[in-house]
Amino acid sequence: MFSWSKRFFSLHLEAKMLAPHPASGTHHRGYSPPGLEKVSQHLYDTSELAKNRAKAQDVKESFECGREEDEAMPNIWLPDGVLPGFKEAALDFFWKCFELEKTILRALAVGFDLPEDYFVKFHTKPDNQLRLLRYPSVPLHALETNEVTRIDGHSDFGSITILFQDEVGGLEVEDPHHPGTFNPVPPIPGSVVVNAGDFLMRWSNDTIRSTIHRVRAPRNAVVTDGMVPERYSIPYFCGPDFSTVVDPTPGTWSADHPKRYEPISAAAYIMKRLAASY
Ligand SMILES: O=C(O)CCC(=O)C(=O)O
Ligand SMILES: [Fe+2]
Repeated sequence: MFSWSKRFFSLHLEAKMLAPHPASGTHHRGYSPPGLEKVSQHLYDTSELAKNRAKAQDVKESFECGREEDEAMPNIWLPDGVLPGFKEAALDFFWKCFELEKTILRALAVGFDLPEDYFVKFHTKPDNQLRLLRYPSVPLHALETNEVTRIDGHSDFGSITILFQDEVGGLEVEDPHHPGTFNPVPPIPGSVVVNAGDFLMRWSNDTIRSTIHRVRAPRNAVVTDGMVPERYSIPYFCGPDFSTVVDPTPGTWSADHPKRYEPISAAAYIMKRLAASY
């Protein structure tokens, strides 16, 4: 998939723009050129969002797709003949990742002493999103001073995210016990990173927190002429079926340790956060 991703992003901008991400973040499909998406952490007010965007642009480009038969969020592909084989490879990878997701969700349920299919039964469609990401090469200085950002601190808003990263590094995760302290998540060949998302945090009543993460300059950056190399990553966002209502699971709350979250509609929460990103 990384080699398809490189081939996709090597196309001319005009070719990539033949599969443009719509103006609204709530139809999260297709190609986003650098600067279009800006993640935020629970900012929803229009003027706050504008201020956040004005601080620094995220210098990344991305391509998003989901399952082919999703009517609420249809895929946006390149026209036939531009990069033949790309669509098939992306869909094939999408379904492979879904198998891995189910294995992880079963393991989580076992860990919570719940029936093995407890989480899997809310992840059937699946309402997931495969994202290809490229962070172009940028001056180390600009990244260190936050003049440009690769991706700002945020939590993912699904259940879990399965994340594949190349060897460049730069991913960091906030220590939940020391807010503001970020630790590197160095690439380990042959491994995947699994991020807990906001729904897993709610389901588990904070037993598993959704991690705030970001991408900065790699700590051991191989810098050539002051430039940090480009970076590729592939997050696969696993979300509950949009019709799900997420409520803390039995066993994670009691009379002395009450539920910290009200039940919430998966679709409503996801749409609210997507809308704030574009
Ligand atoms: O590129 C990465 O490693 C992280 C990407 C990410 O956090 C996201 O797209 O939500
Ligand atoms: Fe993320």
